[in-house]
Amino acid sequence: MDTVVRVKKSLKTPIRKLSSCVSGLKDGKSGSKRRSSRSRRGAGGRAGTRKVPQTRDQPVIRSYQADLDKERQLREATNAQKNAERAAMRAHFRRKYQLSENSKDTNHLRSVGGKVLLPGDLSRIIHPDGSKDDGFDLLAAFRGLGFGRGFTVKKDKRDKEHSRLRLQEGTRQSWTRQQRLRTMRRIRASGSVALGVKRGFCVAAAVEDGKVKVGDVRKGRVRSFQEIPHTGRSGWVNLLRFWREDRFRQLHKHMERTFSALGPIYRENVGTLSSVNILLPADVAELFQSEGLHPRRMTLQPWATHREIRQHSKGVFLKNGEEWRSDRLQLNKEVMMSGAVQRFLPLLDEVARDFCRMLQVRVEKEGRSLTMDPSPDLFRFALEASCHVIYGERIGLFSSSPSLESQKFIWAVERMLTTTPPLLYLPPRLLLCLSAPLWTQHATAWDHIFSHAEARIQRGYQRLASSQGGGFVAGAAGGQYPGVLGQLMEKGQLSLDLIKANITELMAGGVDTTAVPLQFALFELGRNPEVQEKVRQQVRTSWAQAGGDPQKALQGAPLLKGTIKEVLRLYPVGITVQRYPVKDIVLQNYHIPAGTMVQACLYPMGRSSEVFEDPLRFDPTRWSSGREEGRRAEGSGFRSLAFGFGARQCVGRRIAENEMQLFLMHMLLSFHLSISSSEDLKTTVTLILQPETPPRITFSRLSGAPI
Ligand code: HEM
Repeated sequence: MDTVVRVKKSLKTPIRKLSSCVSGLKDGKSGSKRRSSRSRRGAGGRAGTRKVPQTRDQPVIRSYQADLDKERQLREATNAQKNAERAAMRAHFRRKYQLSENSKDTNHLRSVGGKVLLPGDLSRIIHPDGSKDDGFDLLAAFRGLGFGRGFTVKKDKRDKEHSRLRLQEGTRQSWTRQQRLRTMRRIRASGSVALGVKRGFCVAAAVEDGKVKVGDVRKGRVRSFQEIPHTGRSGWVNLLRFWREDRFRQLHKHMERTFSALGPIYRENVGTLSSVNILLPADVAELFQSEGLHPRRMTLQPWATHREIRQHSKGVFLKNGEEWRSDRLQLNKEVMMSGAVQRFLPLLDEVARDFCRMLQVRVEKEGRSLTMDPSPDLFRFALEASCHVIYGERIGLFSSSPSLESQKFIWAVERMLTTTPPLLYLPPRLLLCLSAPLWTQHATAWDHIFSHAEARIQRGYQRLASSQGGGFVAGAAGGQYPGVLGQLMEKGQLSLDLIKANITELMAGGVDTTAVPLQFALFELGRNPEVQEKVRQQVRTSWAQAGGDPQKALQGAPLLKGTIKEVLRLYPVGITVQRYPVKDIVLQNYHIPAGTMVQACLYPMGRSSEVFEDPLRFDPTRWSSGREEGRRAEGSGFRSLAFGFGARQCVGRRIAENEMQLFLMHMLLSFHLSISSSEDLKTTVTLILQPETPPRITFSRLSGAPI
């Protein structure tokens, strides 16, 4: 509404000036009189046309008409642009907060735990019309909140709790509907709002100028940051403990223990790093909703220092702000958009099939089955798949003599990952001065990764240049998909330096991250034969119906996706996702100042019985769309976060998901999987979560396998 009024106002002045010029009238008053008499007779009324000749100046009339036309065009263009911007914003926020198309649909608020309250300005952008804004159901937002100890409140229970909504204030004072609305209006008028729910009482905190007013809205006290339970004030003492007790490798278990001792939020200082750790989805939702336009994660300082001292450019992993965004938008087009997925999916399918063929030959040599540790083969599979998608070339890792160069690359990535966590907590430049062996190993591993990527990029560049007679033309390279590298080079939106930086990061981030979850997947399917059979049945039906189209086959077998989600729930590759909220927020009734590093701890979350029913059961069907479990909890949209969240989520997500699903699809069509002991796997953290000892799997050939 505002916008329309503004546009009208801005248009008024020039029109008035023009009309007074045309009619020869000098003051605005007479001009407006004339306008109103004209409008009474209609815009094209005779009086209007009779008056025009009074000017005796046809060129002026023409110029007036031309100006009017220009004004109209400008107005239309401005409106069209504003509408497009609003539509884009609406789409963005609908996606981000998982809102439905219909603004009156209150279920969408419940489905995200009722925690969506749009800041005033944002709300105006999304619903510029005031009436629409009011339509954003605040009561529904309240209704969605869970009260009492647990946060998994069922609908009927929730409604009862809603009617008992109270604030803590000496003697508890119940809120009437009117009071709730009044308070919410006041809070909204003061800017945006953050709501926290803590054991039996609800606390509302006003945010003014991006700062939480610690104290009260109706005297619900928000506790200070300092009051958050913590594991010891001195980062250096903690660091010593971490070293002495080898906690870096068992960080996930340490977090699990600390949450059960201190509750769902705690602070930790280790060396130079401080964080607030959380595990409940509703808190995670709050955190991600405050991540801003340029979300930031914890910087992996050893990686950044390596780039700086070697004078390499940084890619999206290490960049922040507008620089990050501009690279990221280019990469998204090549690896995240559905068009890109369609281009690279057949390549991943080809690699997955070849892997199964290779394994079939090996199994046949042994008879009907083969028991082995598949991890070296899985690393080769992941590298082969990454190279095929990123460089558009196969590197022959399934041959009987795979290249030493590739094997070295795999070792280098492994070494780089293992040496990262201990370096995270110390200033790397200090280590550099001391020439600490750990730092030297780390830097050498990165050097190797860079030189491997550099060699492949050079090769890719030459191949593309020669196939196009020296210049790059979009869609060229003999009509074949030239890989992500080729696409980026053809488009020319990123400098070669930035292409190198980002391609190197994609390569470094794309091997262990998929190879390791595949180990866990084979293990869990092996120790849960009924689950394995259920997924296989769905895969078989879908494969038969898909007529060889891998994308269709995946779409028809959602349990494959469920399997991956379930694997990453129990064994998240990265055990935390971090953000620095851009405004003050309230979590578990504690004030978290803007800029604090907050970590969503995925490992403890995935195994928490407060978040998942029977959490240790491996059950891919728990993610099925019809299942109640997935929808009932507050913040339930924030329980599957292995790839992170929002604009900064894993850029390799689509590659990884499809690569792993296709791999499992072909494995299940070809082999029966089993393991000799169903004991839990011991795990360790080397930046990513891994099995302490890789599991041994028995692959038994299935008759009638399609490959
Ligand atoms: C199962 C496999 C994978 C998992 C679980 C995973 C997980 C993650 C997570 C949690 C993040 C941080 C996201 C956030 O802060 O919200 C991330 C970022 C990233 N991942 Fe992955 N990843 C996987 C595979 C891959 C693959 C295959 C590639 C490359 C082809 C890749 C490249 C990257 C890059 C470059 C980033 C930084 C993105 C940015 O900051 O804009 N990842 N990944």
